[in-house]
Amino acid sequence: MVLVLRSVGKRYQTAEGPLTVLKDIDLTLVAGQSLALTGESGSGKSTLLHLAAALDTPDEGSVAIAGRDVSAMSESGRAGVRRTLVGIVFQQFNLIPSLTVAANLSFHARLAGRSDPAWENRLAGRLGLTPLLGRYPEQLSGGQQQRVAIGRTLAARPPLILADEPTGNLDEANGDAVMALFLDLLRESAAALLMVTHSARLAQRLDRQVTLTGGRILA
Ligand SMILES: Nc1ncnc2c1ncn2[C@@H]1O[C@H](COP(=O)(O)OP(=O)(O)OP(=O)(O)O)[C@@H](O)[C@H]1O
Repeated sequence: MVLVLRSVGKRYQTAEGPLTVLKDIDLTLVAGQSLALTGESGSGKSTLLHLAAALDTPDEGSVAIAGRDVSAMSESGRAGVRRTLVGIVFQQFNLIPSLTVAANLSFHARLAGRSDPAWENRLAGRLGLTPLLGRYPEQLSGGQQQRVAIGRTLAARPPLILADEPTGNLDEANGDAVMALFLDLLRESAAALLMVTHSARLAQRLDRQVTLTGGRILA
């Protein structure tokens, strides 16, 4: 199992009192599987993604990533898990402006201790980035930056990839093309994917779909 959430509950303290966002969530993801997470605005999708990324810990239940119970870990333990086991693709690309495309592509793989120049070259080729390797992020279009962000995550070969509307700020044709490439390369890397999306159309392209409503999962 790449990701196991067991009876997970999460609440926030707000000015109006405690707000329960997730209740008794059970969710598992195996290697190579992709899962779309949908739900209305405010239903808790980002909260769940943050728990699955070991960026936050649950108030109840447990979260295990590649067999490691991250809900019981210290912040530095969770940082280690994020560095080696989790890849995150956000709608904002979060590329490093002072590094070239080539250096951005290999950055996370180096941090994870899994630098693999042959795989990075293959990813660059498949993502159409080979002619752009010497450029800086500001010299790229939005779609090109998104492809670098996806390549950088795949390059590190994390067992778990989390994505939040990864093609949300591309037009539909570009978004579809980037998503098709992403899913194709994901299959090659055998990573599991949990993707938040508002698009039912994109969600249908993944292996499984679940919806968050009232703090619970509707399969
Ligand atoms: N740090 C926080 N403190 C207090 N309340 C929070 C915090 N983060 C999120 N919330 C609340 O928790 C609920 C779930 O938020 P979350 O961001 O997980 O929803 P979402 O489904 O990702 O929404 P969207 O689709 O709009 O991004 C919302 O009501 C939000 O206001």
